[in-house]
Formats: sequence, C-alpha cells, structure tokens
Amino acid sequence: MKVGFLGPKATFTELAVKKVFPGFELEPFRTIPESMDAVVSEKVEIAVVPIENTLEGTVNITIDYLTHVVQLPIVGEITIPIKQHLMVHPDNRENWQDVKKVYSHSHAIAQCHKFLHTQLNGIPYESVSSTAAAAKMVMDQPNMRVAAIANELAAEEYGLSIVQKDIHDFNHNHTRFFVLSEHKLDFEELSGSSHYKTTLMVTLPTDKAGTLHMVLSAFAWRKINLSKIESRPMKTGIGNYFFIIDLEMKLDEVLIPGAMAELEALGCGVTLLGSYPSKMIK
Ligand SMILES: O=C(O)C(=O)C[C@]1(C(=O)O)C=C[C@@H](O)C=C1
Repeated sequence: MKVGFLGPKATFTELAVKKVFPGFELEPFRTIPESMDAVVSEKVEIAVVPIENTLEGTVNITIDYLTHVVQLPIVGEITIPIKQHLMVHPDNRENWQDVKKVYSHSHAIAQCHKFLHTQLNGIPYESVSSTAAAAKMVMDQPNMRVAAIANELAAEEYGLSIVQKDIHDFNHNHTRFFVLSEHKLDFEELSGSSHYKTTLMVTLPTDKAGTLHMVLSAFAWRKINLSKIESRPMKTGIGNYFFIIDLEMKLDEVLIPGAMAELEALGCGVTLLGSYPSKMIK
C-alpha cells in the first residue's frame, strides 16, 4: 500500500509517516487536500494528515476538507514531538541575524511567535505550503538572505545550516496526525497501540435551547470520557456550527451506539468519522 503525505521530502508529516509505516512506498503531495484527494482517486491507499498541534490548535484545512469535501474514514492517529529550528543557506551561516525574510508553514510560524518577535523583530515572514518546502526555497536562493523554520531532517535533506535550535515557544510541542484510508488496515498491529479513540461529527437542531448541554450529558452519564470538543463553521451562515467530538474509547456495541441514538432522538445529526488506535511517539 502507498502512503500519501504533505511534501516535499522531510516535512513533519513525513516524520510521522515513517514512524508507523516503515518500508511502505511514500508519495509526497503539494497540499494537505491534494493528499486526501489522492486517496479518493485511488492514487494512494492511505493519507496521513496533520490535525492538531499543542501550541497552535486545530489544522482547520484538514478538518474542514474532511468534513465538507471528502468523507474518508479515520483509521489511526499518530502523535509526534515537534522541534522547530531556524536554518539558513551555509553561505549565510555567520550573518544569519541579517536575514531579510523567514519562510515556513503557517502552523510552524505560529509555534515560534515569541522567537520571531524577540530575535528577528520586524523581519517579515511568509507562509508556504510546508516547512520542508520552506527549507527547499532557502536552498534554492543562496544569494537571498532568507531563512526557514523546519525540522532537523529538512536541514539535512536540503543542505542547510541550523543556526538556532528549538525555537518553538513552549517545550511540550506535539502534533497529532490522522491516518485516512478506505482500505482494511490493521493500524493496531502497525502502530503497536491498543489505545482507541472515536471521533464523531455532530450537528445540532436549529435554535433549541440547551441542546449542547444535553449532547454532553449523553456522554457524561455513560461515563464516556471526551478528549476534545470543537466547533467548526457549517459555512452556511453566521452562527451555524457543527461539533467534532473525540471520545476516549473504542466503538463498542452498547455505550457509543446508545449515545449516538440519544443524540439523534434530540434532533442532532451524528456521523461516525472513525474509531481507531492512537499512537503516541515520545
Ligand atoms: O509543514 C510541515 O512540515 C507539516 O507537516 C505540516 C505541519 C502542520 O500542518 O501543522 C505539521 C506539523 C507541524 O505542526 C507544522 C506543520
């Protein structure tokens, strides 16, 4: 089976892929939606996509594309530590503080705001399609005083010099990735994790007071632990939202189906996005 990911080589997404898909054929894509489209068009069987970072929160493009455009089952989750470094072309190593622009993925820039504000104050930054794309751009422009924020592997891959290590604003920086596939994939075996989560998408009936409270009660009295609840716009008008709810348990035959039926009885729309093993890489 072939695994699609946000490229080019040496993105954080590729790092996550390599942790659980060793020896698999990999195919990089220019954007996150393109990697998901590739599963739909059967160019690849699996896509790994970033979904949430500890410092910056949800990767909105992923959740929105997954809920509004493609309906791909979530079959696994990978969480990896994220270490951001500032890197330049080796020719600019000594005078890196004179950089005129910093490139990176918007989520990586957001993870390093404090560093950019204090160490490179006033220097413009530009978001590009991925951290590795930023590193590649810096390599391709040795005569421009530009820097990239990316990982260690990208520095190696594109021959850049790391001039400031660990520039992310807080120590505990992790990103979660979803594994999407329409194929049968034993992710429990691949990842070695039997810790399961289940993700639901819930829409509320319009303008009925207290519905969200009742939704939460359906999980609370069954003692189903929620690890995340997030609202995203339905894109149909101001004030119209749906909810993505992550449950800390595997889809069973009683509790989760019972909670889903209760939500439907309240007039909610409920879609199961997946029940999957979750692998935390230290
Ligand atoms: O640009 C990359 O290297 C990615 O894999 C994307 C991405 C993201 O979308 O959050 C993944 C992990 C890091 O949080 C920063 C960027």
